[in-house]
Amino acid sequence: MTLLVHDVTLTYPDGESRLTALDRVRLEVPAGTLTAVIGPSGSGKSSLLAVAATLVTPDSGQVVVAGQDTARLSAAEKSALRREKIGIVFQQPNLLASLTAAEQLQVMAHLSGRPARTLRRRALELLDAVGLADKADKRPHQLSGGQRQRVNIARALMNEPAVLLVDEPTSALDHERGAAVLDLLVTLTRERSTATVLVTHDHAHLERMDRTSTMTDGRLTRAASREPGSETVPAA
Ligand SMILES: Nc1ncnc2c1ncn2[C@@H]1O[C@H](COP(=O)(O)OP(=O)(O)OP(=O)(O)O)[C@@H](O)[C@H]1O
Repeated sequence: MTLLVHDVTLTYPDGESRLTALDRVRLEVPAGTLTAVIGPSGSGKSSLLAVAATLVTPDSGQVVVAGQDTARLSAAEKSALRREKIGIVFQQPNLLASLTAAEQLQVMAHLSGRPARTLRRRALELLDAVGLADKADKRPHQLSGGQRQRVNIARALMNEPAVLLVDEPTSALDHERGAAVLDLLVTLTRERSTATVLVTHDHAHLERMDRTSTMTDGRLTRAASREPGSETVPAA
């Protein structure tokens, strides 16, 4: 199992007491599959992504990324794990205004010490994979919202992550562009064998997912699943 969240509980300070954001949550995401997490605002979806990304340490439970139990890692080891194994796509692309699309990707991989000469080639290959081969030398203001989100996704894949965590990637896009970004995430998940978790409010996307889980008041329940590649969703 590429991503395993096992019995995770996370609380935040809340005045005199504590607020339970995640309540014994369990999530298993195999390589090459995509799991959607849906649920109302404040139910704990972002908290789950933060825990899976090792950005937040849970009160109890286990998070295993690509076979590594993250509880055993030092802060430096966790940050290395994030760089090498985890790709994160936030709602807003947060691209650097002065850099071209290719440079956004190259900077990311340069930080993890990859050889510079291969970076440009890899950046161009990934921009091609997200349909932006002809935009490699454009800066963010020269790109549409959908194109910026594609650069964002390509950047998250630069270090060949085993786990891809995606938070509402289509919320700033119209329906058609949102559907195209979703198609892209499904294709990349299959081709690059990532264990992908997608937080979404958009129920129109759910039929494209391998599994859908619903978060309600910090509790995660699995709604439906299907085998990768099949078109129908059997009863859960
Ligand atoms: N840093 C924090 N400190 C205290 N409480 C927090 C913190 N972050 C989140 N919470 C609380 O934890 C609960 C879960 O929040 P979370 O952001 O995970 O929900 P969400 O499902 O992602 O919401 P949304 O869909 O609105 O983004 C909420 O009640 C929220 O107010």
